[in-house]
Amino acid sequence: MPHSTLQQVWPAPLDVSPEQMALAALRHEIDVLDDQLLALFERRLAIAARVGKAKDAPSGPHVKLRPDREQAVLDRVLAQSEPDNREAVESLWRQIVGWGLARQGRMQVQVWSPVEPTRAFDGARLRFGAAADMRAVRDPQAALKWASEGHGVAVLAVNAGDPWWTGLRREWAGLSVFDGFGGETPTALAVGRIDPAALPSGRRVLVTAGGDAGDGSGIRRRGLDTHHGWTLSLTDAALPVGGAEGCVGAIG
Ligand SMILES: C=C(O[C@@H]1C=C(C(=O)O)C=C[C@H]1O)C(=O)O
Repeated sequence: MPHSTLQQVWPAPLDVSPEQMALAALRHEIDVLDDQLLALFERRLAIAARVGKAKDAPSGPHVKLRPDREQAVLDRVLAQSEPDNREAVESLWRQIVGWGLARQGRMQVQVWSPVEPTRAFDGARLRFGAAADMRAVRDPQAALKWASEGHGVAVLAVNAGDPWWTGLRREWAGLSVFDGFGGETPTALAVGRIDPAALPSGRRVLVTAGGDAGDGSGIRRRGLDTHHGWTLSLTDAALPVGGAEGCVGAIG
């Protein structure tokens, strides 16, 4: 049989080395996968838009973001992924979920981080993805007011010269901390008008009176910042958000 199928696809087979053939075959395989990924991604976007409409029904003045659901989505795919791929999978799924959320309204993020501006900004970008409309702001109090009105979320640095977090127990009781950036000891926290039922599980954020020595409650805490007898800290204790213990949110 003088003519193979390959000859029809690549007209001059004698000039093509086996290496080039192998490369072309691999690239073709990638094109086929891209077609499938695209079709799946577009289907996922359409479903996320429908979830958004379903969520409209009983909603109060909360942002659409559901940190608990995002945590479950991420945990599920990471548990199935190869260990070597986890970093890539996590960052890709953050993008995917960010665009899913954007189908329900583009996420607005205000970032205040005067000491290390790029650090908080980079953390927020990784967390919310390219879909988020992020801007750096100069006034943490104005960002909190804006977030409390449900316009978007604020990412605010701790230990940066403004103890904005003391207000989470008083004037900004409608806001919850729902994420932290900067590793085990976060250097910035994400705050928003999140449905309390949608907060992530895991470490709780506390604002308590009593300074570093603790308030006598016996709860193990890791301090993040102090100001005039108030302490911002993390705990593994499963405290209720908004309860008497001063829990102002959870960061997973
Ligand atoms: C799709 C939803 O809305 C948002 C988008 C998500 C996603 O794309 O997976 C997950 C949680 C929400 O922040 C949802 O609430 O399920």
